[in-house]
Amino acid sequence: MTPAAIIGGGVIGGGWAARFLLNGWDVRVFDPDPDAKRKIDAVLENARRALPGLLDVALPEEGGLSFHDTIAEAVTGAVWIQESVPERLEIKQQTFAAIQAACDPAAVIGSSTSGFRPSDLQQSSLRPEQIIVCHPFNPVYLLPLVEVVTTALTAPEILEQSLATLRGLGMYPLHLKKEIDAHVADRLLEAVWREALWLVKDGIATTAEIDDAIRYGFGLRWAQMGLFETYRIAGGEAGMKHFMAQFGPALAWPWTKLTDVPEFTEELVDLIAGQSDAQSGHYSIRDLERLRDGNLVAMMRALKGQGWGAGDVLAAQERAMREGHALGQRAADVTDPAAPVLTVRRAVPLDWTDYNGHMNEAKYLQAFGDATDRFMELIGCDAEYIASGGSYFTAETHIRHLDEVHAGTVIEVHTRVLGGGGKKMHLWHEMHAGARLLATGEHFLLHVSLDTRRPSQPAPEIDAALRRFADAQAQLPRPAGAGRFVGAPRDGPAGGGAVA
Ligand SMILES: NC(=O)C1=CN([C@@H]2O[C@H](COP(=O)(O)OP(=O)(O)OC[C@H]3O[C@@H](n4cnc5c(N)ncnc54)[C@H](O)[C@@H]3O)[C@@H](O)[C@H]2O)C=CC1
Ligand SMILES: C[N+](C)(C)CC(=O)CC(=O)[O-]
Repeated sequence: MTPAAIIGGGVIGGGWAARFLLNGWDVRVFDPDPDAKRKIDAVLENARRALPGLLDVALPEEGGLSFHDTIAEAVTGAVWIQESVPERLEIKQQTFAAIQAACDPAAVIGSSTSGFRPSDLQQSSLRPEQIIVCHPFNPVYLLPLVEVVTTALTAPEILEQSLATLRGLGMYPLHLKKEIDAHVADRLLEAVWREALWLVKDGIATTAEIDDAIRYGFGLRWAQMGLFETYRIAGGEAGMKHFMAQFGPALAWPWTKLTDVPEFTEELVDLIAGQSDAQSGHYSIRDLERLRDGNLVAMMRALKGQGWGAGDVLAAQERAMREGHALGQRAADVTDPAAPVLTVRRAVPLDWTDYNGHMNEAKYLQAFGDATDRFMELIGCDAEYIASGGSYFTAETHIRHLDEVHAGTVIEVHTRVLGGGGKKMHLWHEMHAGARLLATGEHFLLHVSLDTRRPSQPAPEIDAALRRFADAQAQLPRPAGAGRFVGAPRDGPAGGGAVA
């Protein structure tokens, strides 16, 4: 597998390690802290719980993680080197010198720096053209944004390679062509952070009240539209110009202190830390991370359904992962129509589990519904065909729940055609986790006209594709459980006894 080197394995280096590993890269870490392995393992545990279920396609097999005693050993053979050492320019420059003494000159060296300009990092380096800023956001394994900042010295192939690699990791590289201290996103974050420190210091609001002001209101707006698009809507039908005319004068009013920064005294630190302890001290950091991850996964998956913002990045990653995979095939590509067809291969996401700590019963139907959608697409009943007015409606479903499954487990659904042709399609889905049979789903569907909402004949090519599978699979033994109904044995004279 392709190797990446992570230099500095703290909060951010650990997040990068997880992002690379879970996307199938081998990861080689250098960090002088003897506790680094334990910390990275803890981040990885949470990443494994959250990231795979973000997508509706299973990620590649996880890469291998190794720890190395020197930078030279870690970077040898790596095609991507991510520096995530403390935010001190001299430490970063010394680190680049050690990296460049041993690494491949064609490798990308990305720096996670929150604030240094790439020209600061490139200064006095052996090959400045190789070093760029790749500033991620915590948690790196979930959030797609990476600010990529380059200089005139940056080699075009390094930039090109970095953008392609980051996209391949399911990230959204925002290439900033002009360098500035703290890039773009941290400038915005810093402005809000400074204002918030004043509000606490002046006793206007507590840390908890400020967090509520963000998360119950504009934080949700920002998550899916950002600032300007949101304010455009706030201008009503008259739009952005009206919004600016209405709120423009406020810029001259004392609504913020911004550059007037409160003195960073021990008293201010104690005040903030004390309020923050009262607000969240009853959770461990790992508990908070899991709560955060669950929220992010649910929001980003909702956005994926809308094909919007951060969700669009996930949708693009899924499309790319399906290309050249059985899950992206068309019927004509299938060489053995007698074999059950792989229609779902995905991890169970966090938001599919329930109060019993396992995948909720409704999600079994969701997975089988997805399998049916995929099979329809395979035989040609795709978005274009549906837009032309034909589709299938499900008329009857029978699910047998045979075994439980937990968040993060990869499940596969294989689909058989028990009968098909004309208006009718009779499908049999089997859901497995490895060798374990979790559930079966038997579904009867009718082809319909979306104009009349009545059963209708499918297009001849769909009929032919369906019959090809039905005829080839008619030779297979009938699956155990097909045609079953809920037949519980009854006890007692009135037939109302306990279910066995
Ligand atoms: N924490 C955050 O929210 C974010 C931080 N960043 C940036 O990421 C970088 C790292 O920050 P964090 O991970 O937060 O810091 P951290 O303190 O959690 O991790 C730094 C790691 O670097 C290791 N280290 C120290 N000296 C080293 C050396 N000479 N060679 C290799 N490793 C060394 C430490 O042992 C530690 O594990 C900084 O540049 C920071 O600005 C970027 C985005 C967000
Ligand atoms: C606080 N910070 C400047 C280190 C924040 C970042 O750089 C990005 C983030 O994840 O918020």
